Amino acid sequence: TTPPPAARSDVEQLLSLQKTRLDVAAPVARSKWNSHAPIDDPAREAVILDDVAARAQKLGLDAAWTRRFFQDQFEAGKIVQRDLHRQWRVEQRAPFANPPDLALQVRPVLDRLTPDLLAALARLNGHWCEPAVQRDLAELDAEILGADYAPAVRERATEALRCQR
Ligand SMILES: O=C(O)C(=O)C[C@]1(C(=O)O)C=C[C@@H](O)C=C1
Repeated sequence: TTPPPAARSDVEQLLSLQKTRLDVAAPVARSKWNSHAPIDDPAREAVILDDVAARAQKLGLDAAWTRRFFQDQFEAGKIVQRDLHRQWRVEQRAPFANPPDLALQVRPVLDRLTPDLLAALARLNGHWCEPAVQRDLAELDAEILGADYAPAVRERATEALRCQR
């Protein structure tokens, strides 16, 4: 039996969660501007990727594909962080007065988004090649991510969502 087609609201939820995750890149960038910590933290990425791979399997998602999706979210967020740091260097910006604490305030927000993102991916699993899904993806990407993010960021964030067949 053929599964019912995916709903537009599933695509909308996924992209909204991706946007919420991208929105966290700015507070991360402020924290790192003050602390001078590098934007790239491969150890932190590895911890998240191992966690999502384990959770993915329980949700019936392909673990390698899910890792790729999350790596893309890191890369998209790092484009946002680097653009901000570049701008602040040009402006010779002083440290921020009240930077968020990366470990105590910012990373917990990202960690809370992870299970929601995985659930949204699971709802769309096997539906990526439906024409309606690809159409909704293109429309909602422009509407939801396009409002705040440059094409390079959006393309990176949605790379794994294209029909692979
Ligand atoms: O937690 C950080 O330090 C971040 O910069 C956020 C984030 C992420 O998107 O989860 C992005 C880049 C780092 O390499 C690690 C993780």
